[in-house]
Amino acid sequence: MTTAAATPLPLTGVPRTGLPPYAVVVGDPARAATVAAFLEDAKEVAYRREYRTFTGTWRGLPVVVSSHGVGASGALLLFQELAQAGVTHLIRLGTAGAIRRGIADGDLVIADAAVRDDGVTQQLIPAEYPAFAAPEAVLALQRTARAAGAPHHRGVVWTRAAFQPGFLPLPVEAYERAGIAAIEMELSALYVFAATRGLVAGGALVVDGANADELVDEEATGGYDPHRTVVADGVARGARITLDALRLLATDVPAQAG
Ligand SMILES: O=P(O)(O)O[C@H]1O[C@H](CO)[C@@H](O)[C@H]1O
Ligand SMILES: O=c1cc[nH]c(=O)[nH]1
Repeated sequence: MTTAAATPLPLTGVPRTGLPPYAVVVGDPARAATVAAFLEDAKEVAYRREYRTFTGTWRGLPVVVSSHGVGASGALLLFQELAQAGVTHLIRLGTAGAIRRGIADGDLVIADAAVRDDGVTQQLIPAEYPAFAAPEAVLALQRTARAAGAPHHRGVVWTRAAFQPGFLPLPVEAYERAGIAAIEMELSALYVFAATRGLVAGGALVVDGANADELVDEEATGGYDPHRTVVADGVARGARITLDALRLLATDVPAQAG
């Protein structure tokens, strides 16, 4: 007979307790497997819906790797269950479209903060509340990206619920002029979630093209294609950088959580 304590958490299927405190979270379940392939003793511990979770060890540090799917609303459910199961440090290794000039495909954008256009956190806490990374996570990512010799940039990113525009105007031009680095769909929710619960969060985004808004004209652009070698190489580089950053957080920079 299954005891309540042995029952996995309902949405993601992760064990109720006992996950390592350090997690890499990614959008794509296939990317979770890609990152897990870098670990020693990688083990898939759950796969429900878009949520695929592995545990393993990176250079002596036990870690979790989980996917959260596309969109902040579903991603929050993963963050919630990971935290419930023992995770205190989360770095999102995502993909993003570049907005700021000088950021190339495959480069890493380390996000200091995110514009809260995620479509869900507005229902949780007033819009004036900021979405910011833990400074120690940003510095750890910057340090490991530098050490890896990886092209990287720091900046504010735009987390937007709508992948592509519809019939209403969006403030793309204003954000371009304001120097926003890149656009993606989940990071502001992670930052708000972590900051309001005393957890440590950061984000490293691999650029997979220009903001998808500019790719609406498929005939002119060839469409949106994140499945290129330059992106896969960026993800592989980003995975090591992210895992190394978690290791730094676990060793050099003492945990701030709690
Ligand atoms: O590649 P991931 O991590 O999913 O990140 C980006 O890619 C998806 C859009 O295609 C959104 O989830 C966006 O945030
Ligand atoms: O959310 C995303 C991800 C990649 N490119 C974009 O334009 N948006």
